[in-house]
Amino acid sequence: MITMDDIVREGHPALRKVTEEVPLPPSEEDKETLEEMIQYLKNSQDEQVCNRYGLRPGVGLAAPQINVNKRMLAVHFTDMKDKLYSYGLFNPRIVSHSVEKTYLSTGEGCLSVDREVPGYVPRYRRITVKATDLEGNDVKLRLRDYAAIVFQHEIDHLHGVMFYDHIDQDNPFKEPENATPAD
Ligand SMILES: O=C(O)C[C@@H](Cc1ccccc1)[C@H](O)SCc1ccccc1
Ligand code: NI
Repeated sequence: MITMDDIVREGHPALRKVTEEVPLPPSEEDKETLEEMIQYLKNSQDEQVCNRYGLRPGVGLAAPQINVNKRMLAVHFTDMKDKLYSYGLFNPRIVSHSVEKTYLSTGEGCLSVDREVPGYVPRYRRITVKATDLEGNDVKLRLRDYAAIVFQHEIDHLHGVMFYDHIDQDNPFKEPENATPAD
């Protein structure tokens, strides 16, 4: 079971590495790791389990966050229209995106960052992601608004990028150009 003890924090070199592509079809070990990452998210959203194990709630988790240098991520959340997104993905990549941007007016946090980092994080408002799922199938996801933000946050982790890298240091709450808030 993944707990907070398994999640590396900022300053750990794993968070700044570009991850290695996962050889396909995925090995049993890689599938098991990805399933454990999804389970962490489910556990973190279950109040009893979350409190019992001192978990931080999360909607996404990328392999570098558990010190695994592999290009794989897990998401588990429902968007504002109650659509469930629950995926374990190997080798996800953004194949197209809108010019239009979005951001969360509350800013972003990160399970690997034990501090508040205030500011808007500009993201693409719409993205298309291609990947391989846990069953080894090719998936193509068209995502927008909050779902697009979550996936971009996790895909960033696979390239050694942290959310605060996107914040305008001179004016963190400067309205991003050509952007509409997702919340
Ligand atoms: O650290 C991570 O990668 C997980 C983040 C992902 C995330 C942060 C901000 C915006 C979108 C995705 C955690 O989910 S941060 C905690 C959290 C929990 C519930 C809802 C939003 C953020
Ligand atoms: Ni994060």
